[in-house]
Amino acid sequence: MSNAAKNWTPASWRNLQALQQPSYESVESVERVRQQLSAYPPLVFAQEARDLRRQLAQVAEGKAFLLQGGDCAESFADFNANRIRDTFKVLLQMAVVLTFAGNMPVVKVARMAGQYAKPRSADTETVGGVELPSYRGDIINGIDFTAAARRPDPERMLTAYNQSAATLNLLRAFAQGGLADLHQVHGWNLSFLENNPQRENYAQLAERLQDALEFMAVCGVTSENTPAIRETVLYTSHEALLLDYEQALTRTDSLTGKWYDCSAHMLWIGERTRQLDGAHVEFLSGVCNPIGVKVGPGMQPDELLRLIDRLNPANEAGRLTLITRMGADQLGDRLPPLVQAVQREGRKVVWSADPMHGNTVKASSGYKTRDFDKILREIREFFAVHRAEGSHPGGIHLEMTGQHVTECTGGAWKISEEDLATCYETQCDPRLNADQVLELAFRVSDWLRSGRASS
Ligand SMILES: O=C[C@H](O)[C@H](O)COP(=O)(O)O
Ligand SMILES: C=C(OP(=O)(O)O)C(=O)O
Ligand SMILES: [Mn+2]
Repeated sequence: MSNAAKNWTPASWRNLQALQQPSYESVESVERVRQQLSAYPPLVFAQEARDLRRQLAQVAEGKAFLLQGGDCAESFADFNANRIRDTFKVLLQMAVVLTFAGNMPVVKVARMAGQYAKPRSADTETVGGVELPSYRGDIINGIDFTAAARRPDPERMLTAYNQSAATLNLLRAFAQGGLADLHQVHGWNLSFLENNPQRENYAQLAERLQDALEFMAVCGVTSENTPAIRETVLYTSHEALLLDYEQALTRTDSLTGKWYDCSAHMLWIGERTRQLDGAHVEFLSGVCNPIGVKVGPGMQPDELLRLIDRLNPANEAGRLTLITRMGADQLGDRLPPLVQAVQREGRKVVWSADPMHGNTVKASSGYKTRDFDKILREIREFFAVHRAEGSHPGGIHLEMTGQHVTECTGGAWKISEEDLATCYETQCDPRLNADQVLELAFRVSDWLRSGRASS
């Protein structure tokens, strides 16, 4: 499972150009924070990252489906148990729908417990004639539009570490402590889904699940004797953008002697930092976690193959997930040549669809938004292309929340551009709300099950 070139070290990225990094005022304070973080315990255990790799290998082979989702950017200010619980629940509800209705095991990966660094299109933001550095995520600077808040502060890396640790702790407790017991799904339906337009669909599915559980209980398979019914595993992930932080959390695994970035189970490289000769590709090429790379509409087949070979030279299934984010209008043209090249060259990858980042628009009110129908259309076309090419549409990657926000237009509640102001809370990009993601899960499960993408 080694991916590292001979001269790779956790610091070798420093010899290359690292885009989207903050300009800290004091090099000494960054170094001090880095030293401190390097001495802290890892957030995840390498063996867990290997387990996820094995499960992603099943996805690459067409035997499972990847569900990855969470906030665009986690927030220091909105850090509380209810938010973590609600995102956890909605991810699990989606997973139940996809597993049961889609008839496919679902690998669950949260964009949580570390998703704090944001790449930005512009370095500065101007409001009322005042120009300040852009907000780059809470691990780097503050969201308030003041010069003090926007100054990059390395101490924020310590807060991000602590908040990630607390979030992960609660996620593990929810996953193993009973909240994820399949018998609970019925209860969630009653309280959490009040007013949800998918309530009826979900209630029917929960009834069928209940029947299945009762049948299994009669056969002697219960929560008490079967962890698979009582517990779940939710892995964590984030964009490996802030390399000082990622380097500090990179450790050798005592069991295998290999390097792992222990800030999360899975890390990905963003669309803006995936240059073949860049620092981010160098850094992630050497850690043994499962990794992802975003693939935008400008990616060429040759470039993709070179990137795959750089990041997964041993061509191991489960190591690399290609997260396409082309936009609903472009995917039908851009994706087929990439899938054909990967198929022709026999590269083993997971293909996942991010239907969010290629479909962002600015509403007349100024809010960034994304339309539910366009999001669905990108996923539907993603399925159609993969089916046509004989390749597995392996997963979806969503910006979503368990809160009832109004950030993306459309869905069963028909959120309009005028409604966006009602509850627009995101730190960066617009997220699907709890109702919208559940509706989406039902649609995707139909496509998964039918093997067709015609509706
Ligand atoms: O989450 C992704 C990026 O950080 C985000 O889409 C960038 O948004 P911007 O174009 O407003 O900078
Ligand atoms: C920055 C992101 O996406 P991309 O790199 O695809 O723009 C993201 O996933 O938040
Ligand atoms: Mn985003």
